[in-house]
Amino acid sequence: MTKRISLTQYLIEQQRGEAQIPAQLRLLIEVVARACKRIAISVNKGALGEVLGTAGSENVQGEVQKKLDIIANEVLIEANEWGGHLAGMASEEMDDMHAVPNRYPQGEYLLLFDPLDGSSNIDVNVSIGTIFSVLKHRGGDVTNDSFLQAGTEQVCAGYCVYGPQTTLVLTVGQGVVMFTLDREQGSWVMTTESVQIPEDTKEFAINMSNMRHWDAPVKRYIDECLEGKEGVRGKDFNMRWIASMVADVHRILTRGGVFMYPWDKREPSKPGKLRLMYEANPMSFLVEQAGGAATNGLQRIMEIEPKGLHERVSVILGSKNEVERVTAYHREAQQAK
Ligand SMILES: O=P(O)(O)OC[C@H]1O[C@](O)(COP(=O)(O)O)[C@@H](O)[C@@H]1O
Ligand SMILES: [Mg+2]
Ligand SMILES: [Mg+2]
Repeated sequence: MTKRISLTQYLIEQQRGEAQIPAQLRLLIEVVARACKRIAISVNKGALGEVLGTAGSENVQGEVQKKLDIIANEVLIEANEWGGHLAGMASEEMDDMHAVPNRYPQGEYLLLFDPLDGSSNIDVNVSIGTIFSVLKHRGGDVTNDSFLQAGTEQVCAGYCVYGPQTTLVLTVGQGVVMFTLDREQGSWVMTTESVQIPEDTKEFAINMSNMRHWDAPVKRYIDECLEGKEGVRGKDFNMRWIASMVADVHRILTRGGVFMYPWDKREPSKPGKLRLMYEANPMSFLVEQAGGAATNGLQRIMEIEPKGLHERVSVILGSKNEVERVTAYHREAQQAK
C-alpha cells in the first residue's frame, strides 16, 4: 500500500526540516485548512443548505455579496481568531482589518484572504475557491497599514479549490504541494509533492469579451496566439476561461498556461480588476514557487509596494516564457511612448 502523507505530517516535516517553519505558522495553516473543510461542506450543500444567491449587501469595493462570500468570511474569522497564532486578519469582504479580540492571545502573524473566489460561479455549480496569504506582523498595534507589505514578505500562501475534488494547494517557500480532501477520513492527503509549471504553453486564459478595451500589448499577444500555426508563433493555441481565478490558476499549476486579467479602458483609473493582497500576491507566490512568473506587465507583482488594503492590480501569470513575452511587449510599448 502506498504511504499516505497527511497535511499535518507535511507541516511537521517543514517545521523540522530546511524550512524550519515555526509551530505557530504550522498551527495557523492547519486552522485555515480546517476552515476550508467547513466551507467545502457549505459549498457542497448548495441549494439544500440555502447558501446560494445574493445576500443583498455590497462589499467595500461595491460588489454585490453572495451568501457564500459572507459565510466563508465568517468561517475563516471564527476559526482563526482564538488560536493565538494571529495578530489580525484582512479580507476582500471587510472594509478594514479585523484585529484579534483582546480576550484571546495575540500571535505573530497576519492572515489575508479572499474567502470565496469566483463568486459569479457559485450559483451555476462551477469550481470556486478560497485564497489566502500569511505575513509576519512587524509589531506594535495592528492597523490596516500593518498589512501593507510587498508579496515578497509572504511566509505562506495557498488556496483551496472547491471543484469535482476539494484540493488544498500550499507554499511555505519550499516549492508547491497539493493535498486532496479525503471525505471519508476527513483528512488532507498529499497528492502532488512538487508542482512544476512547464515554461512553455499553448493555452491562454483571458476574458475575451473585454478585447475592445485592452491595451495594445495585450491585443498584440492575443492576436498572435489566435493566428496559430500560420502566424509568428508558429503554433495553435487553445483558450480556457473559468472566471474563477482560483480554478484558472489551478489548471495552470497542473498543466501550464498563461492567465491574464490586464488593465483595460473600461475604468482607466483602476489598475486592474483583481486584488493585490488577496488574489495577485498569494497566486504569484505559488506560481513563482512552481517555476512560473507573475507580473503586472511591467513589474514583478510580488515587488509592488502596496498602498491600500483593497488595491487592485493588472495580472499576467503562469508559464515563464509566455509571461516574459507579454511583459516584454508591455515594456516595448512603454519605451516607445
Ligand atoms: O467575470 P470576469 O470579469 O471574467 O472576472 C472573473 C474574475 O473575477 C473574479 O471572480 C474575482 O474574484 P471574486 O469572485 O473573489 O470577486 C476572479 O476569480 C476571476 O478571475
Ligand atoms: Mg476573488
Ligand atoms: Mg471573493
